[in-house]
Amino acid sequence: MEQNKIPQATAKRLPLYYRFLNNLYQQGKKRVSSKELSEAVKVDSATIRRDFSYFGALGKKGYGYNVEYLLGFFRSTLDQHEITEVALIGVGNLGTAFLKYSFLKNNNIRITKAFDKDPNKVGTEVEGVPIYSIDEMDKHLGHIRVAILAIPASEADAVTDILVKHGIIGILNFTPARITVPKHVRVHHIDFAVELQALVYFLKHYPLEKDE
Ligand SMILES: NC(=O)c1ccc[n+]([C@@H]2O[C@H](COP(=O)([O-])OP(=O)(O)OC[C@H]3O[C@@H](n4cnc5c(N)ncnc54)[C@H](O)[C@@H]3O)[C@@H](O)[C@H]2O)c1
Repeated sequence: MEQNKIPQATAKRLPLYYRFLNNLYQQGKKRVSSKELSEAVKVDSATIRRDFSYFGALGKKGYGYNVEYLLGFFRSTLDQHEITEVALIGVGNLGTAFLKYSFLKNNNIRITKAFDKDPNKVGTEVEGVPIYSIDEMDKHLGHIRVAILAIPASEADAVTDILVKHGIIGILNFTPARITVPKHVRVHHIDFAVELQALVYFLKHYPLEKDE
């Protein structure tokens, strides 16, 4: 399948669909209607049908979608049949919380190595994940290509350079810094403060109506 033909907005919703279908599958459900799917993932059914249409027609009128088939389909599309290892950079408040959150539950992405510069943390483990020195990335990063950045903003540029030098091509950036990377590196920024501000703005300027 040519993944690059899927619109980015669709690609971003795939993990949502995957998580819900996986739950249904665990509960032994055989099929799901687009209405159920739509209510659960809070995406309107027209969008769901359009998203799914990029992969060929997967549902049948009056039957809905076959959960097992769809799950298998998304698993291979999202590369869930193989484990993706991720490195965590910065084992502070936020980084420790990530290590304590079980990524294992519903998908195959795992933080397997962490890096920090604090000598008190280097050489220890959190939830079984070893913490290495950022200065020894060449020895320990291995084949990992994705990193989570959870260090102070002031360190973000210098550390990003180190990551890129060691072959990282995907960065989930939790620092408020807008890092500069070469073209082949994809950065996704996550900022709780910005998201909260946006939510409050929307509540004020675009209040939703209550159900009857
Ligand atoms: N995106 C969000 O919504 C959100 C929420 C909370 C915090 N943050 C941001 O996440 C980052 C981490 O926050 P925190 O509260 O966990 O901070 P923290 O001070 O508790 O932890 C930072 C960790 O990074 C390590 N570190 C510092 N410089 C380093 C370097 N050059 N190489 C490797 N490790 C280094 C420190 O030793 C420490 O363990 C900050 O940039 C903060 O602003 C973002």
